[in-house]
Amino acid sequence: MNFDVEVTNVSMNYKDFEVLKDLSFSLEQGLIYGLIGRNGAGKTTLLSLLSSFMEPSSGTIKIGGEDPFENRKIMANVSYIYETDYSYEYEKVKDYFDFSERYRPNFDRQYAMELATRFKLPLDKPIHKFSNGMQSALNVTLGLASRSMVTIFDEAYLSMDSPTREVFYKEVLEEQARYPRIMILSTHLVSEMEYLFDHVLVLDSGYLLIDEPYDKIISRGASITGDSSQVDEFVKGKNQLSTQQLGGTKSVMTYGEISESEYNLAEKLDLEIGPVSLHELFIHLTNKEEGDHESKR
Ligand SMILES: Nc1ncnc2c1ncn2[C@@H]1O[C@H](COP(=O)(O)OP(=O)(O)OP(=O)(O)O)[C@@H](O)[C@H]1O
Repeated sequence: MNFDVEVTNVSMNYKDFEVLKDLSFSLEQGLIYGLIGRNGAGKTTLLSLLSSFMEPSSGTIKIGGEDPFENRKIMANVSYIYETDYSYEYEKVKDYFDFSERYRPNFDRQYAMELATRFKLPLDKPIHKFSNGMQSALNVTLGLASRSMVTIFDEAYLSMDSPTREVFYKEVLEEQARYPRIMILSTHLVSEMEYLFDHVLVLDSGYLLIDEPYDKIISRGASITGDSSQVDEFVKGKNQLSTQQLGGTKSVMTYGEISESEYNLAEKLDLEIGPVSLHELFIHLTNKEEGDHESKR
């Protein structure tokens, strides 16, 4: 069965506060999606809807062509992994594996044990005695080993130290090669994680600002550096995200296609056109005032 996700005109209100605004997008099997947005942009709300923790105020969500809400067949194949409060959790790792084995049709216990070893999870301690990083590592272990067709990680790695996060990133890529599914990684660690993304969704104040393949977004970002007046002339009419001036030299970050003839012109003008990371684009594309969304597209 196919578990592609189709979101159509979804809005979400908390009382009279509209958190998500008319979102439409689709997610395909085999791709890793990066979901990024500033604090309060609506990422967790969106992921909670995809995980059927609640229903949208309007619009529709379909997974594998069906409404996932209270739909057991679909929900068994959707894993939502987030930072969990385990303060009162007296169960051990084995109990969690038992639970996943019962409810997750694709759960691989042997792989879960391998991950537990790699993350150095103590098997005989109750979970509430785990450090925060170990609790996060347990969460991602359950997410990876469940092999759910839709696997969502919502900032589930924040407490892990950077070497442990590296282990997780490597596993994400290897798992996706072994058992392709839809993976969504919501994160503030954009610079660290952007190499994982096939496709990027940027939420900005509840609007879907960007829904594009990673390579396409990156190809649109450029930093134009050179003599100030030549740079000014070159970037006239372009979407300019930031400017840095050092003496007579200027560097402007732009967002938009640069044509072949423009590349030739830049060479003639002795301007350097350099790449821009997703992290830098994200900062500058989402730092404008609310109500300014059309101008950023
Ligand atoms: N249960 C709720 N009741 C009312 N408002 C809520 C509720 N949950 C979230 N919100 C509001 O909805 C907005 C989006 O919150 P959400 O947690 O989805 O954002 P986020 O992008 O995940 O943020 P962060 O990056 O800070 O985790 C925020 O303004 C938040 O205050």
